[in-house]
Amino acid sequence: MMQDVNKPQQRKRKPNSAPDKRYTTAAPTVETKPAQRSKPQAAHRPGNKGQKPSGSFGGPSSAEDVRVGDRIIVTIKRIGINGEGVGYYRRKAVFVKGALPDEVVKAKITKMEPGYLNADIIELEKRSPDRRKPPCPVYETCGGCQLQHMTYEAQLRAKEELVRESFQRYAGLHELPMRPILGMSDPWGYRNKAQLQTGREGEKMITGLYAAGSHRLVDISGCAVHHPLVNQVIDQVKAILSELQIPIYDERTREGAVRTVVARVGQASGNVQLTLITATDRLPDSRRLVQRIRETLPMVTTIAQNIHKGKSPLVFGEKTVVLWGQERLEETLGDVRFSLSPRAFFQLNPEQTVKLYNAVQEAASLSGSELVVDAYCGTGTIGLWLAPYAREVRGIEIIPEAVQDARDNARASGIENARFFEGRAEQLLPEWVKRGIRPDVVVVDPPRTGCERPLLQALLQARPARLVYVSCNPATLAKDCQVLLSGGYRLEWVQPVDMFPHTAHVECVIGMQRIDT
Ligand SMILES: C[S@@+](CC[C@H](N)C(=O)[O-])C[C@H]1O[C@@H](n2cnc3c(N)ncnc32)[C@H](O)[C@@H]1O
Repeated sequence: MMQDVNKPQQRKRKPNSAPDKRYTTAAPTVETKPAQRSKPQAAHRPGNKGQKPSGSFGGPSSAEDVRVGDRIIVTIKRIGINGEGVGYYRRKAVFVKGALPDEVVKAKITKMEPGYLNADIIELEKRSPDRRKPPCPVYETCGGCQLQHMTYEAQLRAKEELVRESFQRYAGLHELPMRPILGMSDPWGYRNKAQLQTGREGEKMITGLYAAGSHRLVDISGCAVHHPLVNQVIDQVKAILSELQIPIYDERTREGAVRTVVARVGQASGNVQLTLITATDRLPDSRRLVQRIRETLPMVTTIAQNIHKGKSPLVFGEKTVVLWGQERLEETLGDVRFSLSPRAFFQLNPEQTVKLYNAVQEAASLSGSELVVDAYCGTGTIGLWLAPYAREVRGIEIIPEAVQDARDNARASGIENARFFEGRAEQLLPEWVKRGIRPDVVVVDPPRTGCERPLLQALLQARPARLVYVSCNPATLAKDCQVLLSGGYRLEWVQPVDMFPHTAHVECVIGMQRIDT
């Protein structure tokens, strides 16, 4: 079915011909823009009861009258947060995977929820000029990218629209001070790390990702968004594992050793850190394995084994052993040096990270006299980026290893005015404020769920002159922004950054200023 979508449209309905009786078309009046609907939030809250619709143009009288399996015609209005096309059927949002804005699709309902419908494309009635053949051969099955069927320019427009719409919907801001999204001039080969599960396709060993919503492994050799060196290392390691007949892990029988292959490239050096994650303490034939990798892949500077025996969904286990080479991979962003252990988190798109951090620096507007708090600091990257321009930086991070990495990274770059604290941002910041430690600038970069309420309250109590919010989820960003707007802050600007071209993700930096400073 999905292949049809990329073929040229075969059958067009003439403007005045009789409608296809198998399809139910929503009356044009109910396909209003989200901002005009009386209860727009319902579409985004699957658990909520949507407003009872009032369709009256013949056929079913409301969206409640259709069933799973029914065919409908939907005009797509925009791209949703997961990359699907979003249209409306009798005031109810319809999420159509693979559909693009302005397309008219014949679709079959696959799921009905109180606030929305899911539907699959059967045929394109009207095709978008932004539609293109996805360059990657496994795009339809892999699940890693969601927007390869769209030109890159259209992806950028859709992401800007997603941000604009989120601020309208969740912060009530209709005039958004948004800057044009920062995209990439070459949006391919940007991802510095691949983390692929091992498996078998018949006799052949494969490394890949699970297809979206399933447990079926899709071989993704030659992924177009991975850095070419990462692809080269993964392919060669796969060949060597097969050649030496090193047993790969079988989830069903719980036998075998190698479960995941991780390759990370240092963009500045071209060196690659290779980690084999095993379900066993011993990596069979490791001596010959190391020797063969060294012979064939001179760019590999670390060969490590990480042991993950349990069933936990986390990719890495607790213990890592370096089998050969350097303990850490050296990486540089701007003037800041990073020294990354195999488990350390690091941004996946270094080129765009520099643009993101430059936007953070601009929003922070530092003169050298400020105390900056980097809440949710991870391995300290943002704090270290800002430290040369501040009096002092204090980072807060919940994961102890990341805090250690942040301290090591500060040392590696010779930065002495940055300190990193282990703890919950929503606990530590209020404690500091009580003790009279008042930041001038606070940067928050929380997980997708946004900031915890107590942290937002602590920010309003601490009253820093400037707030910088970095977010990978425009919806939670806009909701938190509204709390800050009503607590005495002004939104200066919103800067979207395309950190992950061809996926539905969009990162944003917003700069906020206290009104009374
Ligand atoms: C989106 S990452 C940001 C990392 C970092 N700013 C960077 O650019 O690499 C969010 C970080 O917040 C941490 N985190 C999650 N909840 C936290 C909390 N309540 N307090 C402090 N850190 C938290 C996570 O472990 C993660 O490292």
